[in-house]
Amino acid sequence: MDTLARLEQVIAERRSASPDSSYVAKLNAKGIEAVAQKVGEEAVETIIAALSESREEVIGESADLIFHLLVLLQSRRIKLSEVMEELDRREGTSGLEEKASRKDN
Ligand SMILES: N=c1c2ncn([C@@H]3O[C@H](COP(=O)(O)OP(=O)(O)OP(=O)(O)O)[C@@H](O)[C@H]3O)c2ncn1[C@@H]1O[C@H](COP(=O)(O)O)[C@@H](O)[C@H]1O
Repeated sequence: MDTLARLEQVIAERRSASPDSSYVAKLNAKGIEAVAQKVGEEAVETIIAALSESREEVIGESADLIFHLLVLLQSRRIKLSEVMEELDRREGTSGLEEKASRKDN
């Protein structure tokens, strides 16, 4: 099992833990708005790191962002495999074609 799949499983297990002992449980207890806000904050921190901080900072903020995105997906009951399937679907298609097909929809 790869890192993201393992992390997805850990996040699922920790949802029902005590908020006193688990960051995932504590964040989920605050509701999807708080989870979504956290994804936004981590995205901004990643952008700032990419523009003005060290490689290590960019790596750390990217890890925070990916982790919180997995928490968000789980709170919407979306499996990581569904996102991977969407990425697989796009494979071999130019990003520009993908953009054009989105405009058509
Ligand atoms: N990968 C992570 C992970 N990455 C980041 N974080 C937490 O995300 C938070 C990042 O938020 P910030 O940088 O904004 O720091 P903060 O000010 O402390 O955050 P807030 O108080 O605003 O929420 C920190 O509290 C980190 O500890 C994580 N917490 C948990 N995990 C994984 O999730 C597993 C389960 O964790 P628990 O639910 O705590 O058992 C762990 O074993 C890890 O594998």
